[in-house]
Amino acid sequence: MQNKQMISTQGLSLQFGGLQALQQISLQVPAGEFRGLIGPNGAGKTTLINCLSGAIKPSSGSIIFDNIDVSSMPPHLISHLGMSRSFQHVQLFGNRNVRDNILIGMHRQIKQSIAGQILGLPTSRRAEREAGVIADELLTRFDLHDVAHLSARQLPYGVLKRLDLARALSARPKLLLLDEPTSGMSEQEATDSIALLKELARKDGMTLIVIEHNMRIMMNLADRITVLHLGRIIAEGSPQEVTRDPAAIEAYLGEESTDA
Ligand SMILES: Nc1ncnc2c1ncn2[C@@H]1O[C@H](COP(=O)(O)OP(=O)(O)OP(=O)(O)O)[C@@H](O)[C@H]1O
Repeated sequence: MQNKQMISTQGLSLQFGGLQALQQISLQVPAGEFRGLIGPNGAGKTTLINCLSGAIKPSSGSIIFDNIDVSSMPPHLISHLGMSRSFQHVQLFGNRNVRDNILIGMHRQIKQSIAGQILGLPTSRRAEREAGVIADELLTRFDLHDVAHLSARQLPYGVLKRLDLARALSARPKLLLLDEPTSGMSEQEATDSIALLKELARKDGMTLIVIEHNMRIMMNLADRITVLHLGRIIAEGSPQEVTRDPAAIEAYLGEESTDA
């Protein structure tokens, strides 16, 4: 049986002045899938993620997330429904330490526990303890234990990106949107981080949409890949299908494969 769709768009379009940034995007991502989003610079990848997360409203078209029409919902409500995202340029609390940054990422659980504490509920203390355990687990898995006490602004960029991934996962969203999560990492660090991301997401049944320029990582780890060019979907399929697709090769993979 086919998985249910975690997110789907119908005829999503967006103009920036005279520029057609997204044109009639119809995307379906089933629950639990790791979907790669690739395409040349300016293809519309970040704009698409901005639309899905509610940061930018489309000019037309609809977005259904987990069976709910979120097309005109503000980002914080979409986030409450279980969609989380990272940004191309890391957005963390620079003056808070690494562990706190992960705990802040779990605000939904923690908020519940603070409300519970005021009411003296034992379940809230348990929720807080559990949040601490999850944070420590993520620190270990992302090799951040040694820097857990440092403030985020003291970290080199590659380590910050790892923290950003750990933070994004800690919220345990149903759908996680990641915009170039491995930029600034070494090849090995990037491969390990995305493999770990996939493992942890799979354990939680999380759906991933990941913009990633590193084609080796995409080929090895994505279940399916969507190729954007000039605001349109020009190819879609398994990594093997996409690498054989003439439109994808012409727009993007031709130039990438010469780098490999
Ligand atoms: N806020 C904005 N105002 C006007 N034009 C924009 C805005 N944001 C993006 N664009 C334009 O929309 C198009 C798509 O940009 P977008 O950032 O989504 O591409 P991308 O595929 O993510 O590219 P990259 O790989 O370089 O990040 C580009 O031509 C870009 O210049």
